[in-house]
Amino acid sequence: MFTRRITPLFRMTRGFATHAGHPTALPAALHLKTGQSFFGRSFGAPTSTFGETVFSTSITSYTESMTDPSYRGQILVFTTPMIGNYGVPFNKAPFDSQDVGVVLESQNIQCAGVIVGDVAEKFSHYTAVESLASWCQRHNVPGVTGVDTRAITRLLRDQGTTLGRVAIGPDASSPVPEAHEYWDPSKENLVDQVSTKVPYELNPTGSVKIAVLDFGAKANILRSLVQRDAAVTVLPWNFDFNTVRDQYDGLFLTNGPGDPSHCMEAALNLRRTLTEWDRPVFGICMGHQIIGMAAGLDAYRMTFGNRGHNQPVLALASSGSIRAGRVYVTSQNHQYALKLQDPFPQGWEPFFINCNDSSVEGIKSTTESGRKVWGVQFHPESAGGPLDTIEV
Ligand SMILES: NC(=O)CC[C@H](N)C(=O)O
Repeated sequence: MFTRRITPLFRMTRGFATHAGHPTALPAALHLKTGQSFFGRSFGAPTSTFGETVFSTSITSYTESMTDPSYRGQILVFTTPMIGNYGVPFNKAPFDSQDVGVVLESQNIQCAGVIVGDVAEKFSHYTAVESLASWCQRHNVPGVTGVDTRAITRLLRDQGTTLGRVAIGPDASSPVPEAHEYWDPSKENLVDQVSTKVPYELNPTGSVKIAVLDFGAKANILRSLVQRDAAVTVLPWNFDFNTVRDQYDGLFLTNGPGDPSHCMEAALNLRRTLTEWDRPVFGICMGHQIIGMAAGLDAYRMTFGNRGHNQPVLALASSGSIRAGRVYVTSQNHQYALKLQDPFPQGWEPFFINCNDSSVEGIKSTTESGRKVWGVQFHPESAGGPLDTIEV
């Protein structure tokens, strides 16, 4: 009787992580360029790596965060203590004219490494096919577990996003790297590494033609456009849209990794578009920063950025279903932001402001300018995160 009752429960648990809880788990460390080290155990790939150490307050959706191209080059510290308990789904959808072919945000894990308090050795979810550890191992991404992520987060919050080293196995007890050895992803044009190299189309028979400049698009952004019956043409980030703009009803600029100043070329192309073309333009995150730069605003590097699914933003203006004075809870992942300047460039106004740190969360063209241009720093398409700003 006893055995019968526990067997089905046991079967619900579809696998075991191979590393973290295993007595032979390798030692692992997170070293920060500022001199602090945290020692724990390894899971995932037994490979050491460098990156920019950031923290996310997301409680769920580690799979979406880790495959979001905007996390490229980053060592992602999850503040939620237990990560991995619902495993990882099979990340393939039929690649057809309607979809980009993945269930998560891209085909690969994009972050350089993950740091968790307690990696779940058992996972259970009806879509799960493997553990977080085996997924990381297949993608050659190291993880560290058994470290005090609260202490790391407090440090990063005080001193800001910090370059880091994930050291696995013998590397964990080797001398810490010299300051000059830390790799700084913000010096590289990461967008160029993740953007499509060749244009492609989704849903070509859709009712409205949207060109998308791909700075490292999350799959759900493209999917959200297709779901609204847009015919989507995805273009490389530095493609000059001005050469084809007459064929389109609107332009969309996606999210993307790294410092937006590497994409000045796109901002200059867009400046021309905004002067000479009067159709709608919309940008999310990196796309919003590019719109702001094209409008004449400066982007700056924040201390620790905003990463998580609980970022409250206050709407300063009403437009569409957005109401001035309302607070929306949003999903975010960014290190840079547009400067709030007074006066704002002519023809533009701030649209949203972050309730925690007062950073600019959205801009829009003023209605007098006659065209509709919106940029939002947060992710209205969610995946993962709250649905407050999804308009169906
Ligand atoms: N998610 C994004 O598009 C991030 C934009 C930019 N890379 C930043 O960190 O601010």
